[in-house]
Amino acid sequence: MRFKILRKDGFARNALIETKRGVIHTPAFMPVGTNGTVKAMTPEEIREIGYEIILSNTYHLYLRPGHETVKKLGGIHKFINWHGPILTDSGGFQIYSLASLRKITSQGVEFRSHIDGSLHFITPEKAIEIQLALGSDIMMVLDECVPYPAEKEYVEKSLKLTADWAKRSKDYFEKHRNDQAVFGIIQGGIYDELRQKAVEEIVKTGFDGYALGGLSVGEPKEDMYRVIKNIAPLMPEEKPRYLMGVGDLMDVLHAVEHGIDMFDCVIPTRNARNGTLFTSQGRISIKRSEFKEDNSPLDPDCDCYTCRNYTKAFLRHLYMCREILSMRLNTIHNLYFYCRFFEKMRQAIADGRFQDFKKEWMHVLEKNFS
Ligand SMILES: CNc1nc2c(CCNC[C@]34C[C@H]5C[C@H](C[C@H](C5)C3)C4)c3nc(N)[nH]c(=O)c3cc2[nH]1
Ligand SMILES: [Zn+2]
Repeated sequence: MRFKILRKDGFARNALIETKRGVIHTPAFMPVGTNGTVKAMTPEEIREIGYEIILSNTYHLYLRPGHETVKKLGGIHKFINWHGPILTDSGGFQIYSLASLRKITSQGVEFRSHIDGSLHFITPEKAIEIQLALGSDIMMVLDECVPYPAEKEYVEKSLKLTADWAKRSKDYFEKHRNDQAVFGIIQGGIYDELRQKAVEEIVKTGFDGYALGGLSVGEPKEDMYRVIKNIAPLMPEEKPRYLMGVGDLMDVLHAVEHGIDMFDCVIPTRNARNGTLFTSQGRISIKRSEFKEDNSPLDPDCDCYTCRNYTKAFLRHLYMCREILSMRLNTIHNLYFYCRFFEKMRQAIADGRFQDFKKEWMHVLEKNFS
C-alpha cells in the first residue's frame, strides 16, 4: 500500500492510497456493509455513486457464514461481488457493542454470539487470521474500544493491553501478509496525555496506517474535538489517519481540518432508512406532513437517481407505506450526498480553500430544515 499526499491546506491533506485493488482518494468516506452488503444497495450502485472502498465486518462474517466458509468460496470480494478495496474492522468494537457475556483477559476476549449464544474466544492473532481468510485489503488490529465514561486508571491499564495486542496482531500479520495493509488503533479515552503515550507505543510497533479509536462512543463533543485537534497531528504524517465511526459531516469537517484522511459511519445509510435525508438546504425528515403534496425533488441541487426521478410527495408516501423502495431511494440519495460532499472537500483542499469550504458548509449543516 502506498500513501501519496498531493496537496496540503493547513493540516488538511488531499492524498491517494494505492492498494492492489484500486486507488482511494482522500479524505475518503467508507460506506459500511455489515453482513457483506451496504444495506439496500448493490455493489454496482455503490461504485456508480463514486465510492472506491467499503467497510466490511469481521465479527459478523466470522459468526455467519464463518471466515473459513468465505475463504472456501473464494474470499470476500467474490462473495459480496465488490472488487475494489475493502477495509475490515477487527471486531473489537462489535464484541463490546453487540455480544453478551464478554470477558477481557490478557490473552484475548471471550464472548457469546448475539446470534446463537455460542461461546467464542478471539485473540489478537485470531482477529488477523480471520481478516486474512476473508481476504481484506486493509485490516485492523484487535483493540479494546474503551467505553465512555471510563476512569483514567482503567484507560491506562487498557492502553497497556491494547499496545500488547497491537504488537501480537502485527507480528502475526508480518508472518502471513501478502500485499495487504494493517492499521494500528490509538486509544486513550479523553485523556490527552494517555493518548500521546498510546501514539508513541503504537508507532513503535509500526503500521501501514493509524486509526483514532475510542471516540464517538458517547463522550461530549468538545472532548472528541479536543482529542482530534491535539492527537491527529501527532500521528505519523506520512501514513493515512482513520477516525473510526465518524461521522456527522460537521465532525468530518473538524477532523479533516486537523489531518484525518479516512472515515466510516452508519449515519448516511441508517438515517436514510429512518427517513432523515441530507440536502443542500439542510437535513429534512421526509415523513413530515408538509411534504404530502410537495411535487418538488428532494434536493434541487442534487443530480442523483432519486432527485432526478421522484418528488418529496412520493418519497414520503413510500416511507409511510414502509416500502422497500423507500429504503433504496433514500439510501441512494444520502450516500450520493456524502460522496459529493467528500469530492467537493477534496477539491477545496487541492485549491487551497478548505477554510472557505468549511465556513460555507458549517451553517448549511447546522440547519435542521424541518
Ligand atoms: C460509531 N462510533 C464508533 N465506531 C467505532 C468503531 C467501529 C468502526 N466502524 C466499524 C463497523 C461497526 C459496526 C457497524 C458498521 C459495520 C460493522 C459493524 C463495522 C461499521 C471502532 N472500532 C474499533 N476497532 N475500535 C474503536 O475504538 C472503534 C471506535 C468507534 N466509535
Ligand atoms: Zn439526491
